Amino acid sequence: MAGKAQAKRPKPKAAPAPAAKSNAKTKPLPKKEKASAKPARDSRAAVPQSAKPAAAKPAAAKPVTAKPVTAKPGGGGLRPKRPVNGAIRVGIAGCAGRMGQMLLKTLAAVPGVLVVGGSERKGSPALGMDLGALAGTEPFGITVGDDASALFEAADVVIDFTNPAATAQHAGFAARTGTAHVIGTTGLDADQLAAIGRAAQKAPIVMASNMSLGVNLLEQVVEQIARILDPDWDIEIVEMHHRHKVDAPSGTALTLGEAAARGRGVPLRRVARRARDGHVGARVKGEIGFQALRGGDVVGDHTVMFAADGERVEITHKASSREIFARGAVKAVLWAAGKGPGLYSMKDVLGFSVGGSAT
Ligand SMILES: NC(=O)C1=CN([C@@H]2O[C@H](COP(=O)(O)OP(=O)(O)OC[C@H]3O[C@@H](n4cnc5c(N)ncnc54)[C@H](OP(=O)(O)O)[C@@H]3O)[C@@H](O)[C@H]2O)C=CC1
Ligand SMILES: O=C(O)C1=N[C@H](C(=O)O)C[C@H](O)C1
Repeated sequence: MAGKAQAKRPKPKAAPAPAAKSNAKTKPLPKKEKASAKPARDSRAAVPQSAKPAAAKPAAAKPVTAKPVTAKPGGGGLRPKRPVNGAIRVGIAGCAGRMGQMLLKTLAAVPGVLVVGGSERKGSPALGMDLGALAGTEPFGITVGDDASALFEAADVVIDFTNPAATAQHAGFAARTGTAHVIGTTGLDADQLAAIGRAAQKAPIVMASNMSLGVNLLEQVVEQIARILDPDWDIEIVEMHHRHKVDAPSGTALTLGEAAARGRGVPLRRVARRARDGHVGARVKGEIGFQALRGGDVVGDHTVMFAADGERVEITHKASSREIFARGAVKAVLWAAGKGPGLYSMKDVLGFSVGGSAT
């Protein structure tokens, strides 16, 4: 995909841009405004009082001494950590990735948030690029760095769509700094999930395999249907994603499987059937099957099938843009800033369950 290719092979012309031309949403505010207790310039109620940095991070816990790093080669240029007129300071781990770029673009249009930095792995060709070049916007005046620890120090909330090992390490930084951590990464193993669980005792962590409103709604519906139908109804989950996806089944498919298993009152690990190949025998009653397809530029399709003798119910969600995940992540940022430690889900963020309504 073009955006990703751009991120992976940054061209020389995308070198760090002058800070003076920074994007409106990331432009440093005049000194007077920084010191004032006035609401954010364009708060539009997006930043509730409780979400202000001062409330989110007591000064003692997050000293203002986190040093700004200005475009040091490979290190990135972070904005200094200090209250910016009530805006929520957001960092993006994996900012040059498919989701990272979409997040930068989305955040640039959100009032009440200030992008303070973006990180990539050491040696990434994106290091030193201006974040605006990744977002396809005007320059942010901030360059991609490789110091995720400093990013967590500089931000109130870090959004993380990277890979399982990086995310588990980042959760440790969240715990050390008390910074809220919004995790979209999928494919984590039990040890990595346990590390995140430990970190959530020290920092607010929102984790969801799919941040879209539609899939979170689907999850509720699937649980309800599975609860209603008896085990004569076979449950199969089919997902399709773009050719670059590295984990299978998708995190969303597993989450939907968990929902179906919950509806049936059984642990998924006992009934999950991960793909079939060869002479596998007849279907075992009660199992929940998974099939993963990969190809092209498919953003993410998920179908949950309930199949019985003579009839079949299929519920499908199709993502046609990564914007839906980015919008969900932004909701999580606004919700998590100022929250106490804990492991939260998009259900908490969206404030709905079957019988309730979406916010
Ligand atoms: N929850 C949700 O709603 C969604 C979740 N996802 C999940 O998000 C993850 C990322 O997806 P996608 O954006 O498509 O993948 P990409 O590979 O495009 O992006 C991941 C980025 O993270 C970078 N990265 C790797 N290691 C580090 C590190 N230590 N520090 C900082 N950055 C690092 C990668 O760099 P490099 O390529 O050089 O290694 C890459 O640029 C996947 O797990 C995916 O399943 C995706 C969409 C929605
Ligand atoms: O890798 C992706 O692209 C996606 N990953 C998530 C998953 O594994 O479920 C969410 C979405 O389907 C896109």
